[in-house]
Amino acid sequence: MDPPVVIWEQEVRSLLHYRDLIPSLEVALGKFSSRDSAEVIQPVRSTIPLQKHSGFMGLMPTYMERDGILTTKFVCFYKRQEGSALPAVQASVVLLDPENGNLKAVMDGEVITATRTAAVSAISAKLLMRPGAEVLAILGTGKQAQSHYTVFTEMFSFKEVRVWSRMREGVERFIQSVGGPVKGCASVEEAVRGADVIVTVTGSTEPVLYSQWITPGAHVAAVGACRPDWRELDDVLMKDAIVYVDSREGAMTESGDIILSGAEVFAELGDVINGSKAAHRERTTVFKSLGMGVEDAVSAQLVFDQWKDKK
Ligand SMILES: NC(=O)C1=CN([C@@H]2O[C@H](COP(=O)(O)OP(=O)(O)OC[C@H]3O[C@@H](n4cnc5c(N)ncnc54)[C@H](O)[C@@H]3O)[C@@H](O)[C@H]2O)C=CC1
Ligand SMILES: O=C(O)C1=NCCCC1
Repeated sequence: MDPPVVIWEQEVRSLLHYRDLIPSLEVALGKFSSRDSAEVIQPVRSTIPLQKHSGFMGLMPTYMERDGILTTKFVCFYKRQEGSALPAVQASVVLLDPENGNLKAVMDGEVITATRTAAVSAISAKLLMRPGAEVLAILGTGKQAQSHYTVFTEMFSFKEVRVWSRMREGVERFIQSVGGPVKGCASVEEAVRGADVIVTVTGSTEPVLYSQWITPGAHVAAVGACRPDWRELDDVLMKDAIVYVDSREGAMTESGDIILSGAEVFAELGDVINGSKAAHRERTTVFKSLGMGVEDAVSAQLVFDQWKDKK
């Protein structure tokens, strides 16, 4: 047996590309929602509170029997003070041989997390935004905001991209770092009025996005607020929109926006991919993302395959 390899941040970044990842994720989301245990076994993430540090460790194991992929991601995420220089999310992914249980690779999970989360949001927009969408608004200016900017501008042709952060410096830093056209906004309302697609990638635990500012028919990819008592969206938006999720079980366990608003989950994204649930593009839609192990599993396998090809 070969000894395990370590594939770290820069190398993962150079091996993981949206053009390969997006089709793999679409297939994986469909397999997850088919509820076939030979395709995907992925329990809801178990979490351990790191109370002293205002954080959590999440454990995200996944087995894809037909694809021969066995992985676990360890992810620590924190409720950071506004403006904190520390990362909100740190992660590692281990890839195992399902036949013998030996370790094949340990990978940096931060790039995988940023990349696959943005890719899944882009899939939600591809399926659920209205045709001819022109304006994208991003709320938050951290790691996820950057990866969402990259994939959304690579995949779609928005005429305008807006960004908002509670910190003015955050907006300025973001504009400098993305190296593409983006308009900084002074308020959430300014950013989202008339927007066709809205991405929420904040560390907020209270609602930041309110229904009254949103144009009917907009699509919201809601990525933050991943604990049962954390919020990014207000009750009216959650109740008026057609709500899609990555995992129904995950959403009912972890999403404050769903649990506390009492909103009904209409479908998983994989149900839409499989054709068993409709994509209501004409309505206001919310895709509540919490992140799934199966997304990390296909990403890690892609990185490993590319690494082997380059050897
Ligand atoms: N759904 C998923 O699969 C994943 C979700 N996440 C979540 O996405 C969110 C963003 O993650 P990162 O970009 O890695 O974090 P980050 O720390 O790099 O960026 C967070 C952004 O939110 C802003 N922010 C913090 N507190 C805020 C508040 N109270 N109100 C408004 N804005 C606030 C910060 O200024 C910053 O712009 C986090 O909530 C994280 O837990 C992260 C990874 C995967
Ligand atoms: O899926 C993930 O990975 C995460 N989801 C929510 C919070 C941090 C990481």
